[in-house]
Amino acid sequence: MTHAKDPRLSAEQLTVETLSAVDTEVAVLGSKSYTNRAIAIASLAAEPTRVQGALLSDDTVYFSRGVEQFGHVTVDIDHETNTINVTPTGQPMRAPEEDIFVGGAGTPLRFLISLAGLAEGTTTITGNARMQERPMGDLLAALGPLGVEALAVRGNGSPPVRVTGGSYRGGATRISGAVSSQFTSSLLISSVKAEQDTEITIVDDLVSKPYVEMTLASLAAAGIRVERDGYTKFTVPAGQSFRGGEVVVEPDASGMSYFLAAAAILGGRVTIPGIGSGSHQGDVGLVDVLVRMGAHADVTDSAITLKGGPLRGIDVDMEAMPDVVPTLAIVAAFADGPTRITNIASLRVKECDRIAAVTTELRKMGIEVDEYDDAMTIHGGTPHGATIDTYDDHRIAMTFAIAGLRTEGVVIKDPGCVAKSFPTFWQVLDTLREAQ
Ligand SMILES: O=C(O)C1=C[C@@H](OP(=O)(O)O)[C@@H](O)[C@H](O)C1
Ligand SMILES: C=C(OP(=O)(O)O)C(=O)O
Repeated sequence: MTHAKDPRLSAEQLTVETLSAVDTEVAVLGSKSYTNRAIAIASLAAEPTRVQGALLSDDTVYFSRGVEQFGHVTVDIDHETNTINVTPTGQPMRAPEEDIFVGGAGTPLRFLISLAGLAEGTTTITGNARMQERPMGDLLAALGPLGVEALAVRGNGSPPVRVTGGSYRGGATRISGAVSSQFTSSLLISSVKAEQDTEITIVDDLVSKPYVEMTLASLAAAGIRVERDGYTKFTVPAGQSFRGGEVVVEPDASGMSYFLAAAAILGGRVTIPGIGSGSHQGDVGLVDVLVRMGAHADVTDSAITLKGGPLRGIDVDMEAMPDVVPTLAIVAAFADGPTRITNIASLRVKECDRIAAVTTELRKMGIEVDEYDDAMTIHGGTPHGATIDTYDDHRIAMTFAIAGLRTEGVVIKDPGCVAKSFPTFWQVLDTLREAQ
């Protein structure tokens, strides 16, 4: 599925051309996570919602089509204006006869599992081959005590999953925080429509905490109150109504990371307008990490500017920002000394095993990497060109494209996989070249 008329999205491979220092402003597409939250929340509102600045990409289009299959809303996507309009049809939520297919969209699949708990009947949700390996078991188990029967069809905790809804009672449940924060976010959103109050106890330390903050911020913006005890217990009072209306999505911090990395390794400066110090997106934290490595930053409430400088390796815990670990790894490959990236076990269950992928591909470029179960150490040096396998993983493609701006001979296989979260990535990368 592609949305932009960029022939590179269907190319077998693409050679990245090198650049010298950059000095430009880059317009990044809307946040994937906020767009997904807006779609889920809008689908439960009694009034229409207009989501502006939305990310229109494979993931958000799959999610929109998936939500529509319940029959209670229509979701119109306007590619000209980057707007998603969600309108109630007046019909109740009903399990669709056809399976819901979401490709490789993890967050949408996890959100749809709990949403299906609100739909009368049995919904089957599935995705592509990698999606059928990604973990859902904790979420399926947590729905049981709330009155929703949810199971993995093959009994392996992964999609396809079958959810029998219509009796989302609420009450008390427990969920592990160790594998994915998306389980907690999913429960928080759908439990608003449970018959009774829902108390969600998080067992094990919660990973990717900023994403739960984003969920709570999106819920609050829709008029929903959630009580909390840190990251250990959330109570969602029943009987609340989601507000519709206008939602404005800020630029995507993970998408931004590639252009900050470009400034860090090429020198010069890149400014990203529309996102700043007030953002709840955890991936904005990469700015501080790059500053610790030697870059300079100017963060206001409406823009982020990153300026390159001599880079040195650091030790950094990246549990709160898993999606920008590949980006950081690339910057580390050009830094002086080792960079130890810790607490990143969740990377092994993303679109690919990202610890293994980054290790393998950086080694191809002549960079020494020590790989651990939940960490990696990148020994900075002078990477050389290589043909990069991207494992159908948008972040591996975008990350190594940035290395190719500095290193001759970087060839990215399957450049179209960026369409998962950033279908205009190659066009936006062109704007760096045009600005030289
Ligand atoms: O809730 C979200 O929007 C997301 C949560 C994160 O997943 P985990 O909580 O599984 O780390 C992140 O990797 C993903 O891209 C988006
Ligand atoms: C992990 C990601 O997405 P998801 O879990 O939503 O598939 C990502 O976009 O990097």
